[in-house]
Amino acid sequence: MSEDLKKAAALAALELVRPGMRLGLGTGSTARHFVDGLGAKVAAGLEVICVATSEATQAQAESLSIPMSTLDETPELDLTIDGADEIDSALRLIKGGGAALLREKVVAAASKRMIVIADTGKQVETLGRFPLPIEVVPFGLEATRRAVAAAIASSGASGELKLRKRTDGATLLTDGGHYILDAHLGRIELPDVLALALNQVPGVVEHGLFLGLANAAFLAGSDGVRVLGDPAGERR
Ligand SMILES: O=C[C@H](O)[C@H](O)[C@H](O)COP(=O)(O)O
Repeated sequence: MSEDLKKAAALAALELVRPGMRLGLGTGSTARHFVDGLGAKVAAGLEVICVATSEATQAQAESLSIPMSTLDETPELDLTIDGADEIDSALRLIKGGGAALLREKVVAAASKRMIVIADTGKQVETLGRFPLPIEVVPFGLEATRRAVAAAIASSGASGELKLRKRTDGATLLTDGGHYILDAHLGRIELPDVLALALNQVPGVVEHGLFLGLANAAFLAGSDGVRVLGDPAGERR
């Protein structure tokens, strides 16, 4: 996805921001454009308070002097803007390509609204082409890997589980100090069933299926930004 499309989606979402809002700031190359745009608005006098979904976004926001908080100080947010790795027509997502899924899900769940920003290439008919990130604790990795494989099989899916590595070959550690198993499933026919099965595995901290969390998506393509869902609708 070109930087222009990422930026177009991010700027469309920026229009939803109102003075006084409590915002969740997503992670990744698309969310980065949103944070840049927000920084410009803050510099121009916009007052908001934000919670970041990763150390990387926290650092970016601080560098732009965006007022930051935590979910301990600000446990309820008005709006979270975040990218996604895949999105289907029911606004179900795969997230975690940047390893931030755990904090992203906690922040999204604490928000009245979650808006996804992406290019149209992220939209799929069936989730699963993008490997599903599953965050696990390092303790008991092999036992957890086997239990995860069994959970995946029980949902009717199948595919290889790969422990995520950094570019230097070391095992990747998330901001929370956990590992990520990437599940190469190809197709996830029953995301709800798989999510439930993964949630029951001891050792699994979180997975990248975001179900019932996104209210809308701004999808940028060569012909402009298309809106999926209702950006004004609240989950609760
Ligand atoms: O862990 C990372 C996040 O879920 C990202 O929001 C997701 O990977 C999309 O990132 P990008 O905008 O760079 O494609």
